[in-house]
Amino acid sequence: MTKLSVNINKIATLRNSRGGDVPNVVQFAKDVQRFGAEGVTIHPRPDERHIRYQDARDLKPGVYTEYNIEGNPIPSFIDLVLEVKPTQVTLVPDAEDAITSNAGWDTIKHKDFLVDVIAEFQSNGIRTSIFVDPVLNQIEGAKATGTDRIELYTEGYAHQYSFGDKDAIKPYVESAKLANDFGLGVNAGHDLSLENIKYFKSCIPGLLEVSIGHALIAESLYMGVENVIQMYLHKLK
Ligand SMILES: CC(=O)[C@@H](O)[C@H](O)COP(=O)(O)O
Ligand SMILES: NCC(=O)COP(=O)(O)O
Repeated sequence: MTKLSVNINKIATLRNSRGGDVPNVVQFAKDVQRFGAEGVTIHPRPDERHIRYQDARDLKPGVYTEYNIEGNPIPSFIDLVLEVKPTQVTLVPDAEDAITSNAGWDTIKHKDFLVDVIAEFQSNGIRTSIFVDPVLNQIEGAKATGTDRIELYTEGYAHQYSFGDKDAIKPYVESAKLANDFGLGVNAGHDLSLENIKYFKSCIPGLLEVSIGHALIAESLYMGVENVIQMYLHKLK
């Protein structure tokens, strides 16, 4: 069983573009769970350009499924996660100026740092996951950090799949198998979509969770727009 965790960053982006509270991210999180989502993911960035640290706090009472907070474990992020106590924290090595996440951890180079941060979260009852590229020595490195899970960075797969390259799945399958052998849980995310998710799921052994935001929100716009236009036309009659 693979859980779907909906990343609601884009809802905050839309809200922030007008400065008010529409759409309301807490209500949106409640609604996606009502519609069947098995988790809610947020990825607050230091510039708070989309989801804000205060949103992370406000969301806590309304997320009754899995609450996953992703981000670079800078001191303010660590403090936030320890305060909110989500189900899971996913550590992502974001550069401050990155438009979006664009690489996994070098789990070998940053082993000592990751060991310490992961131990701190785990001792506070928070499950840990670390964002990694599908590279076998990085999975070995992840095992050595003591993390509970890894999140496979799927941008490369999604990009190649869009050109019909199904072989792009191969490093992900090998990485997931190794993680399974090590007893590491396997999550995945980034640019997963209605187009590429079924094949990914069918190939990856032991896929526990996918977090999906950008494509899911874009697809929802397309699938909802026909209905909403009809509703406006009806009211304007
Ligand atoms: C780690 C990951 O792939 C996602 O959390 C993604 O980075 C979402 O962040 P943005 O919404 O800022 O693109
Ligand atoms: N961890 C990946 C995530 O939360 C969503 O990534 P994306 O679907 O917005 O690319």
